Amino acid sequence: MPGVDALIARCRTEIAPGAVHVPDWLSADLQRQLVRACRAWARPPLGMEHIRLPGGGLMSVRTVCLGRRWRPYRYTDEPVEPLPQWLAELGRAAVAQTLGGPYDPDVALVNFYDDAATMGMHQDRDERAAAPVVSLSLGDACVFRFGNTATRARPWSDVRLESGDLFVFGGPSRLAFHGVRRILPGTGPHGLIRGRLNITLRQSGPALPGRLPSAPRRTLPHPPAPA
Ligand SMILES: O=C(O)CCC(=O)C(=O)O
Ligand SMILES: [Fe+2]
Repeated sequence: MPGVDALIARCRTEIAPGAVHVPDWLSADLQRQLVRACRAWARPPLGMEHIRLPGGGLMSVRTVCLGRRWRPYRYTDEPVEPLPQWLAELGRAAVAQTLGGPYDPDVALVNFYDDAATMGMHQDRDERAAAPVVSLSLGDACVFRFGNTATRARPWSDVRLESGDLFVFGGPSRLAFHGVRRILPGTGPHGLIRGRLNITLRQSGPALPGRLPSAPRRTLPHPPAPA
């Protein structure tokens, strides 16, 4: 029997100006392919790791960077796996279908949350471009807190992000504080993954030379089939 939550329609919502939640944006098939891709990115030698914060503590999520390596609080030039074109295309489709406009992401941060992992309220402010952040959620649901640009404190909205959901924040919400309050264990699609994966796409710098954003497309790009 579905829980009561399953009976409440989940609608596309503008959480704040420039911040859009689109439930069930990714098909079940695409979610499976994304999880498979995340598993491949998580493999050594680069793999997923708990990133150390300047204060000495470790983040509770495990992270792998694609495109450029992120460390608090900057992008470094150390080598990482490339950001695949199909994932950048997916990001372009996400922006085209929400806030509109061109998008040329060059970074993805893939975060894995176990049942106990959280992410404190923070701003994504290490990018030098004003382009939106595109967030894709897979696996267990979470309580995502989306606040304001001025402080970590209220007002905020708590949004339940489920597997397949898209959340885009840009424009006046680009520097809003946000975080993950908690994971809701066992709420993901059966057999997809234990825990939660979140992929955020970002544009780390000004528009990249020689890379023109392509036109929006009607079908979502898929990762290539595994060999
Ligand atoms: O896991 C999420 O939904 C948000 C992750 C996030 O805020 C980040 O990676 O900067
Ligand atoms: Fe963030």
